[in-house]
Order: sequence, then structure tokens, then C-alpha cells
Amino acid sequence: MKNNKHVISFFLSFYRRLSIPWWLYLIAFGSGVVYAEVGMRVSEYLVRVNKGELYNSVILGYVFFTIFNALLGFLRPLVEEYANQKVILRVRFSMWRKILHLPMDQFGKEQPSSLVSAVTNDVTQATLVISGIFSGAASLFGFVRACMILYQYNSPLAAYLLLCIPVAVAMFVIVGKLQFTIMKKRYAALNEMTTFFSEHLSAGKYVKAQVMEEKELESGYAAIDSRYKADIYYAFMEQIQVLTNSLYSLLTTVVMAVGGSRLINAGKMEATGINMFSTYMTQVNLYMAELLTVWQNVMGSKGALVRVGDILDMEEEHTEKGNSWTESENRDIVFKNVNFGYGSEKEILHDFSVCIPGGKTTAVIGDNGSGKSTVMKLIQGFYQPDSGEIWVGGNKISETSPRECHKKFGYVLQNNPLMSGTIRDNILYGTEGETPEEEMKKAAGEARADSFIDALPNGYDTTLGEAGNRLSSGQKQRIAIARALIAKPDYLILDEAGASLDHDTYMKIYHGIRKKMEGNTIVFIAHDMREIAEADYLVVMHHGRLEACGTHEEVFAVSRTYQEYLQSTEAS
Ligand SMILES: Nc1ncnc2c1ncn2[C@@H]1O[C@H](COP(=O)(O)OP(=O)(O)OP(=O)(O)O)[C@@H](O)[C@H]1O
Repeated sequence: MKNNKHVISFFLSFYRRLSIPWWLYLIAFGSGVVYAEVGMRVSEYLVRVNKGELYNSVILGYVFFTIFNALLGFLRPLVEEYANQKVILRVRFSMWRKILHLPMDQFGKEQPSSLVSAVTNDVTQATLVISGIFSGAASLFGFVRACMILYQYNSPLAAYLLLCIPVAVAMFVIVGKLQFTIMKKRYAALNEMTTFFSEHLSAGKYVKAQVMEEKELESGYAAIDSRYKADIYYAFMEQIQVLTNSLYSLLTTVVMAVGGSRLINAGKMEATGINMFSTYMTQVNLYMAELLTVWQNVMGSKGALVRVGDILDMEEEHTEKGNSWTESENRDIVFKNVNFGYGSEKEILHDFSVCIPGGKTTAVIGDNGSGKSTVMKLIQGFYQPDSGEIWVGGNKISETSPRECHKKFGYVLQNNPLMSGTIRDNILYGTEGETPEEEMKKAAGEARADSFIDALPNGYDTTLGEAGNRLSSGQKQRIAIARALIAKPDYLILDEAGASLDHDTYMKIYHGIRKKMEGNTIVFIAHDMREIAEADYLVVMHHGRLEACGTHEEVFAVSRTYQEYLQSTEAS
């Protein structure tokens, strides 16, 4: 949470990004101004009634303005609420657009559930400032009008009230600061609680399997407790505001009483004059309380929106920017002296240079954490190297449009996210235009997913929501493989794609993939020697460096890691 801009520049840059329905707010504002004016009329008629002017015209006037006032009081909030919901809708749209356009590496840094919380919870505070501008302006108008009437009615007594100004200023500063701090904490606690529950409930089975219920009970209590405390502080803050208003009102009454008695004693005011002054004074204090609420909302809303502001300020990935992909005879994947680390963390790849031959199947092997998956992500341009160059098929990845680059690759991981929707939706996810049914079924066949899909009552139209629990992880993996194959990628990246499948099944799929990709490039990570043995080319990594590359014989001659792989396979 780093957005520490001044409140004005914070909101200027925040709202600059949205299209605000100003006309709706103007209607609400206009009715607010009329509401203030009508309120004055109600007071005027009330004063006349109190003075005993019980004529029909006075009573009728009082009734008319009171009803008009009530009607405006009903309509104004409705219009305002409609406009507010439109603003929230647009902030959510902006957030979703922004999140989708964040660079790939940002997804590694951000907690997904914290982003969920920002989109669902924090944005609800986005309207308080806009509505505050208008209702504040209306209140200010009412406040100034009421002050003017006070001054016209009795300028010496009104002058006494100037004494209260320093107290009012102090009240605004303190309440504003407190509200900002409390709301920032409140939304951070809400974020923490949402993150905790979305993480722990989606991993619920794992928590139970690890017998972690008791420990997680305490962690959950702590997350709930911090939200509870933040809400208590918030409730405390609301009451502080009520108290501040009452004390301020009391102060003005005391000042008015002292000042009034002095004027009465000096013969400069009639004794009854204090009653009428007090009626107008009530209006002034009412508007003052409204202005304070508006200010409190502005500061509180800044506190709640700090995280949303940070996200909206994040740099987007310009997926179209860069060179177009050019086809060339040379389809090799080349790393030239690449150094890379995730963010400012330690370096993972050190002076890594290799040429992975295009049109062949290459296995990347190495110990856990040696940087294999990192290489796969760099090939596809998900991250950019700190130094050095990566070329794929004659295209320099850092200078190529990310969108075009991603389209050239199929990527299957050990655990692939599937979306809610049907099996068909998932296989076709990412394909453009209409895909013939046979093509989809062919891809499913190549991934050996066809037989189990056909056995489901709704076949390809089975929703994953309903079948999700019934599908094994191997079946889900086959859907993911079908999804990668249907796109007919020039380069297929398999990052332990067979880990959740039994060896025989995976080898059949693997052979199918190789047949389908014949002439194209496959790069895969595997720990299984039987799969590695069928690769055309090997790349061996050790602690983020290239240990060896070449054919099996070439690599065996120089790579200790590869020799150990073979020995352990023979032993087992
Ligand atoms: N998003 C990330 N942010 C920070 N560090 C990361 C990130 N992803 C991986 N790393 C670190 O980079 C190093 C290499 O990870 P990588 O996943 O590339 O290794 P690997 O060889 O594929 O390992 P394995 O065989 O276990 O899958 C590890 O030390 C890992 O902790």
C-alpha cells in the first residue's frame, strides 16, 4: 500500500480513468440546492407559526413546503444511489480490465485473493467522494445561506460565533486524519480476512489431510479478530463524529447564550430575539454536521481505496506493442548469455546460453529448483531477462508483440487451471472463430480424453462444476492437453505435463503429441527417464546454469546430473 498522494491529487488521478455519470450527480445536486432552499422556507414558516401568525396562507405555506421538502428528500438519495452504483460498476470494469492487462510477472507477485478483495470490497467506497463533492457543495450553499441570514438578522451576535471557527477547523483536521487511518486499516483487515478464507477454503481438503484444523482454527480466528477490531474502531469513529457534532453544537449554543445575554443586557437585542436566532443557528449547525460527514467520507474513502489506486496505477502490458512475428527457416530457440531473477530477488539463471533445435523434441532436465520452469516461461516471453537475449524462430522475444508471441505457443503445466463451464468450453478455450466438432474431438482423442468424456452422461457438454469433483486429476490433465493441441501451436511447452498421469497412459499421449507436432518444436520438462530417452535433444541444467546440451551420448559424456539420472533409473 504505497499510494500516499495528497487527497486531491489521489482522487483526481483516480476519477480521471472513469467515465463518471456527472449528469445524474448534477440532478442530485440541483435537487439538493432546492432542498436547502425549501428547508429555509420551512423554517421561515415555522418561525411565523411560532410567533402566532396562524393565518391560512401561513399554515398552507408551511404544509406545502414541508411536503415538497419530504418529496425532495425521497428523490435526491434515489438518484444519487443510482449514480453511485454506476460509478462502482465502472471502477470494477476498470479493475478487471487492468488486472487482465497486467504483465505476466505481476501475477506472480500479487496474491490472487487479495485482488479479489480489491475488486469486490474496496471499490464500494469509490463513490463517496463524488457524491461528497455535490452534497458537500449543496451543504456549503445551505451553510453560507444560513450564515448570511444569521448575519442579517443579528450581525453582532453572529460575530460572536466567529470564535468557534478555530474549533471547527481543528475538528475537520482531526476527524479527517482519524477516518483515513481507520478506513485504511478496516479495508486491509477485510482484505486479510478474504485472502485467508479464499486460500484456506479452496485448500480445505489439504488442511484436513494434514490434520491442521486446530492450527488453522487459530489463524482463522486471528483473521476474523483483526476485522472485528477494525470494525469496532470504525464504529468508535462514527460515534466520535456524533460526539464532535454535539460538542460543537453545544459550544455554539454557549457562545450564543453568552453573546446574546451581553447584547440583551446592553439593550442591543430583545430577549425574544435569541429564540429566532437559535432557530437559524440550528440550520447552520446542521449544515456544518453535513460538511463534516462529507469530509469524513472523503478521507475514509481514500483510506479504503489506497489498494485500488495502487492497482489502477500499475503499468500495463502492451500486448500489441512490438514487432510482428516473422516466420523463418530457422526455428531454433536460442538463449544468449541470459541472466534472470524474479524481481529484485536473487538471480536464478546465470549466463545461460543454449540453442534448442527447432522442429525437434527437446527434454530439459535438472534437479528441483535448477531453473527449468523459469526457462520455459522466458521462452514464451512471460518474463524478460535482466540481461542477454532470447530468440525464437529468428524473433527476438523482448521486441516481439506479446500477443503474437503467446499465440505461437501451447503450454501445459503439471496442474492446469480449468474454468467453470463445459468440457467443450475448456477444450476450446483460447481458440478463435468456430472450431469444427470433429477437430475438437480429434484433439480430445490425441489427448486420450475422448473415451472418458464420451462415458459422461452429457459428454462434451458436461459442466465442470457438476463433474469437477468426479474427474480425476489425470482426466483434468487430459482436457488441458487437448486444449493445448487444438490450437496447433508451432512450439509446444510441456512442464511436467505427465506428472498426474500413469506412465503408460502418458506415453501413449506423448506419442500422439509427437505425431501431431511432427515437424514442429516440443520442449518438455520431465523427471521420467523413459520419456527423456525418446527426446531428440537434451538440455541439462544445474543451479541455473547450463551443464550440458546435445544428443544423449554427447550429454552422457560430460553431464554428472544426467549420469545420476540414468543410474537412479537403472537402480529402480
Ligand atoms: N514467481 C517466482 N517468484 C520468485 N521466485 C521464483 C518464482 N518462480 C520460481 N522461483 C524460484 O526460482 C528458482 C527456480 O525455479 P524453477 O521453477 O524454474 O525450477 P525448476 O527447475 O523448474 O524446479 P522443479 O523441478 O522443482 O519444478 C527456485 O529457487 C524458485 O524458488
